[in-house]
Amino acid sequence: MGGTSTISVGSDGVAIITIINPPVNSLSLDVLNSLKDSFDQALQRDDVKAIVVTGQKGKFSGGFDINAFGGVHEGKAMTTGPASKPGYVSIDILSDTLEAARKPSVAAIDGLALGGGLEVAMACHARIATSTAQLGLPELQLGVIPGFGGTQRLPRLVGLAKALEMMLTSKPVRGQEAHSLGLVDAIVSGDQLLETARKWALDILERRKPWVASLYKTDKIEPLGEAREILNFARVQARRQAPNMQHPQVCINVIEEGIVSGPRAGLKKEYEEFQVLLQSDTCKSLVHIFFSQRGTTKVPGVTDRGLKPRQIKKVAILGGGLMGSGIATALLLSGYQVILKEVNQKFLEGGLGRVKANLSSSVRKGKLTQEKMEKILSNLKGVLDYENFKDVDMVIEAVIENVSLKQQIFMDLEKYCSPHCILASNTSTIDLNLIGEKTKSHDRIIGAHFFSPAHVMPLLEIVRTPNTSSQVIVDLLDVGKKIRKTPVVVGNCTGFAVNRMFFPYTQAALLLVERGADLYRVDKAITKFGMPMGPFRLCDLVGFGVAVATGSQFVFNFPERTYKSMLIPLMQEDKRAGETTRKGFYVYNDKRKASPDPEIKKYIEKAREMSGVSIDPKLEKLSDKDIIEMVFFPVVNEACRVYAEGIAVKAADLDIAGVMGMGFPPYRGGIMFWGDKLGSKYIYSRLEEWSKMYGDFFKPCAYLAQRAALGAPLSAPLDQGKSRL
Ligand SMILES: C[C@H](O)CC(=O)SCCNC(=O)CCNC(=O)[C@H](O)C(C)(C)COP(=O)(O)OP(=O)(O)OC[C@H]1O[C@@H](n2cnc3c(N)ncnc32)[C@H](O)[C@@H]1OP(=O)(O)O
Repeated sequence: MGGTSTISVGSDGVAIITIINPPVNSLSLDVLNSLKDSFDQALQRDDVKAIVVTGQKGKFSGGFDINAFGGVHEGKAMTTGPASKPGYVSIDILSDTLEAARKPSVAAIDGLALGGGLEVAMACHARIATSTAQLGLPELQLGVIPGFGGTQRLPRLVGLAKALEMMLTSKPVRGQEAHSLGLVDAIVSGDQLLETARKWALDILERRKPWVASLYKTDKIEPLGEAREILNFARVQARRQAPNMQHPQVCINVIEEGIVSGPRAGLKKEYEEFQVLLQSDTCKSLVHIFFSQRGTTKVPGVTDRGLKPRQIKKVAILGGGLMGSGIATALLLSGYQVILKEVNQKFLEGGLGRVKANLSSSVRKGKLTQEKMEKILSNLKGVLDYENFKDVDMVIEAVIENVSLKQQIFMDLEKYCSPHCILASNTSTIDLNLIGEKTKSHDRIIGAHFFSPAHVMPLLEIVRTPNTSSQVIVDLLDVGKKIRKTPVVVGNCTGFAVNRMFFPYTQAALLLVERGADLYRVDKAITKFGMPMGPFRLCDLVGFGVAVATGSQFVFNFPERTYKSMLIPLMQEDKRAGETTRKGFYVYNDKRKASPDPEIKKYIEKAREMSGVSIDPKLEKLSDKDIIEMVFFPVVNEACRVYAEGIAVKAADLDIAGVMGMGFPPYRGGIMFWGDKLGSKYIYSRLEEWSKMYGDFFKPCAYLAQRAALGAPLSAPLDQGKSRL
């Protein structure tokens, strides 16, 4: 597992124990054992009067080593030897060695103190931090609860309500806020940190500062009746926000146990529940998502060639519509200089206005100060021609989806931009080779596919053609990271990864409804499964115009497996076009609240007639499970095609693309991960059965058929499947 801790004793009698396990000083079992040894040593040595715990290179600790979770999920024991004793870390090391020590300890926190890292710090008798330090218990984000005493100590340090908020949202607090909450005792600058902590530890020894064992603090905990009310309120909220997840409820129960039966009983329950949650599907899925998200920037043959990203300072955006202005906002917020080009003054003003509106909304929400907004806006320049394009490092074209227009633009760009400039397109459907056909710049043409609203949605699809240079991909990966997006590198095809995987999502729903399933029940079952909205509500949000335009690309490119329904065109004829017209599959009131519309029936009947299909009594009575499978198995099927064609290099990239681009529930691990949980054989047999009844839309692809025949996982590396065939 790696990692260690060191101990060095100063002439003042203070031992500095440093956690060392790059890159984030995570707490592997080796580190925890070494921490215990260092403490035992410090407690035994006569020249040590007090102890300071810190982390190497300005990071206290990013928490327990999540790689060990992955090991458990693969069937390896997380702990061996004495460490397998129940409560070894939380009780033996942190409570009975650190906190109960007869020498005081102080945590000196810079950078990160997350999860187990903060739990170590809370077991110390005081905490000194820098103002930029981040302190939090984000374990719920991984499907577990804090397991090293955090459920017991955090409420006793900051009060029940704030502790619940910090754990249930997994959001860390900065040093200053931690200080005002009582989580840290003083804020100092980085260069003062160790000196202040040393002195603080000696002051505790001399009783000039309080010697606090946070596990036994009682002043911040409400009386039992009041505490129960707060806990019950949190239970209701957590059930509403995370209806498919157990671990938030478990977290609240464990906190309650400590309040009702005392903190030692709380520690025992925390340990027991942690072990159970560690084995849960939710934890397996969320840990998979954690590593997969970090894995998207590792592209074999590209990022392993030692290329360094070039510095991108100035970016030009073509088109100030919804997408262009959103992309400009995202770049500006991360310090880039942006040139926004439009075709006339009116459109330009509209585009600049949208950027300003996006930033103003951040100011209103308290995410940005007015002063910062002014500064950011000084980096934005609106233009009507290419004169300023000479020194831009990257251009992102975000005009309407029109091939000849885009071709002309790319020819112009080749003329006006420097030869090193990256030429990116935000197209969501058009072949990049076609866009660059009339240029000689194929190596620097790349897709930068953002999702709307671009300054909010976390995914960036980076689309490469066989000609795109690795350097350009590395550059765009770096920009993606800087603007805080999760970049996923995909190949060039209709719809790329996200839109292509999810085009059967709406199609399956249309097929079911035309054959008798209730439209609103379909949406309900899908939202219950964990999608932010069902396929029909999503169509309303996107707008029927866009849905038909993208749908027709798929009909054109994949005619054999697209389901052609007339339902949407029929509704369009009656000027129902989705949320913008306040009528689509739902009707909308002034507050954009959607309600079912009984009139929908008549459109469905007409569409059914036109498709020449009849009601299937089986589909009228589908269970939620059946609805979910009939909507998502075609999505899994398409994801398999995308993977088999090499559009994605790793199945895990598709998991991230679906989670970040479509809102597939992360606690189900992503589309391929979820498919593997159900098994390739099962998915294949269901699709095969439906394809016989309802046509080729459901026909399993060759890759899925092969995997099912082998009983192999869908996500196994491609060559692995082939060699076994
Ligand atoms: C018993 C305990 O209560 C249980 C726990 O403590 S569970 C762990 C709780 N801690 C967390 O959830 C923190 C998870 N980590 C993070 O949120 C972020 O990584 C971070 C805020 C620490 C750093 O973010 P950032 O600077 O953007 O770097 P990021 O790319 O995420 O991470 C850097 C590397 O550290 C690794 N890493 C981060 N935290 C880790 C951890 N706790 N264990 C193992 N590896 C970790 C990442 O996998 C990544 O590895 P890679 O370079 O090989 O891809």
